[in-house]
Amino acid sequence: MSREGARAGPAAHSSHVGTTLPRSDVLEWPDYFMAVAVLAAKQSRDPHTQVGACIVSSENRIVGIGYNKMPNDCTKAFPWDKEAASRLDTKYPYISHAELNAFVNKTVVDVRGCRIYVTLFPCNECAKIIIQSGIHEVIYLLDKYPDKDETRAAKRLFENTGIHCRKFKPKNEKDPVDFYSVFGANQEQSN
Ligand SMILES: O=c1ccn([C@H]2C[C@H](O)[C@@H](COP(=O)(O)O)O2)c(=O)[nH]1
Repeated sequence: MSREGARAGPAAHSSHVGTTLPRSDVLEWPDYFMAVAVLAAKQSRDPHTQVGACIVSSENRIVGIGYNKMPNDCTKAFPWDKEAASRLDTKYPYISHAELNAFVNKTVVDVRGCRIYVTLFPCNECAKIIIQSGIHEVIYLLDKYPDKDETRAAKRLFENTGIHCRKFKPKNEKDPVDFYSVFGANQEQSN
């Protein structure tokens, strides 16, 4: 039974003021931050891969949120194609990545010592932004393109600069948030 609205018994009186217990099944911080990144990803208009990023301070404050999108005022003028005769006719040279947008949207001057929750392992360009901004930890949901040069270069950059990179593991065993919904079915990885 949900404890929402439950009444505190005699034992609870010793640790709670009043007779109504607070809800206890809230998200743990890491699950909350990754859920925010997943929610941000759902705003992306990229028809193939939606990415979300959430920058969090050492005091567990969210200081920047972003998702992959075309630059402002460019949504209609640029293609969403993955392939074309020329790379200039694909989305890749134009799309602004989730990590960059989270950094651009930051609410604080300095993100040194922050960590970033991302739904996709960062590419090399985003790795450079992460390193240059002083973010010290990357928590990613899915390493979708481990064999791409962009991912391999990002890993080299992170290894070289001592930036801790780890795969997100939900704290709540029951996993009340469908984190992988942003990637469609069967995308969960063990690495
Ligand atoms: O670090 C990254 C890497 C990629 N993205 C964005 C850029 C694109 O919109 C998609 C990748 O598209 P695919 O069709 O899967 O190649 O992800 C990002 O935001 N951050």
